Amino acid sequence: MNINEYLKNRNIKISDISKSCNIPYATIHGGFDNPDSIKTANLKKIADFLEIGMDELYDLLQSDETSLLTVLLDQKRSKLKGNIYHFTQIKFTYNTNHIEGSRLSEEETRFIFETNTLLSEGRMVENIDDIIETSNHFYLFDLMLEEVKKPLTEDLIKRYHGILKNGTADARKEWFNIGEYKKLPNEVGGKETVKPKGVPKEMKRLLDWYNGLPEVYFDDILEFHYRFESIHPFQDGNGRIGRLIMFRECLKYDIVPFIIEDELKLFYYRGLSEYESEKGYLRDTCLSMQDRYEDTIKRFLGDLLDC
Ligand SMILES: Nc1ncnc2c1ncn2[C@@H]1O[C@H](COP(=O)(O)OP(=O)(O)OP(=O)(O)O)[C@@H](O)[C@H]1O
Repeated sequence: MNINEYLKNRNIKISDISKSCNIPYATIHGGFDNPDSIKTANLKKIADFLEIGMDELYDLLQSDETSLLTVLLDQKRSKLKGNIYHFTQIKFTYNTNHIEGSRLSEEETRFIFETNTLLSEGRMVENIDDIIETSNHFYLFDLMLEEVKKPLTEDLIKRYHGILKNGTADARKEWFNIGEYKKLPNEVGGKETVKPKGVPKEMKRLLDWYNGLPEVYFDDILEFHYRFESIHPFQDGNGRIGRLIMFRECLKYDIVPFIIEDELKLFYYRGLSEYESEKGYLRDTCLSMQDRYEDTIKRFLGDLLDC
């Protein structure tokens, strides 16, 4: 149900909300089409007036039209197999973990997703953390879908990190600081990253820039990714959180999302390492991954979506 159907069912008019919440009618009306244009404080007032939680309000606001997001959400809730949601969960989780060294195969990943058990292929000892992080990534992807329309904030990004690393050996190390920024310096691709002390300031600067953009395009999402990875705000897990954010923001802005596949890892890494001097490498890699996902959309959904 979308917000307009919901209000109709409850016999509430936008003018009632406007009057009670002291928010201009046009702001609410426009905001129902584009929830990002309403300030969080005003959304809170509206949720309080309707006596519903913020999550329910976001849900109503994002189920307005048939988009890839609404399809993924519907299919997630239906719990059926063989659809684009099921495909994306396995493809995304397998590749994003494999890039970072997980030894689980795509088949093993599928098995965990479908049965929450693991039938090891018997070729080697599996790392428990690979299994935990695979399972955590499935949950994180679901959560991300449910709250795509929420603003991208430091708290949200930290929460995602806490979920990804929950229950791993790293989570038991005090210095590791899961769900919070790093305590110890780290580097990436032989390059220095932002020192722990500077991370909050740089993350704030990054999010202020991104959330202040009048419109978000594909290239802005890549720019965000490069800057996020260069800060490397967490002790570990930066790649996976960064790629999840890219997928999220594409869904949010109705841009065809993409999954960086393990076989193109070297092109992806090159794109990041040379981004300062040549943005085209990262762009081309992501565009070719986007073409692949577009084919996937067509395969599963035919012409349902116009992409
Ligand atoms: N030259 C580079 N400049 C900026 N970012 C890079 C560069 N090379 C790799 N990255 C990013 O850093 C990520 C890997 O970083 P690292 O090996 O430190 O792993 P991590 O931070 O521990 O997290 P995860 O294991 O989830 O990636 C890559 O997946 C990529 O997103």
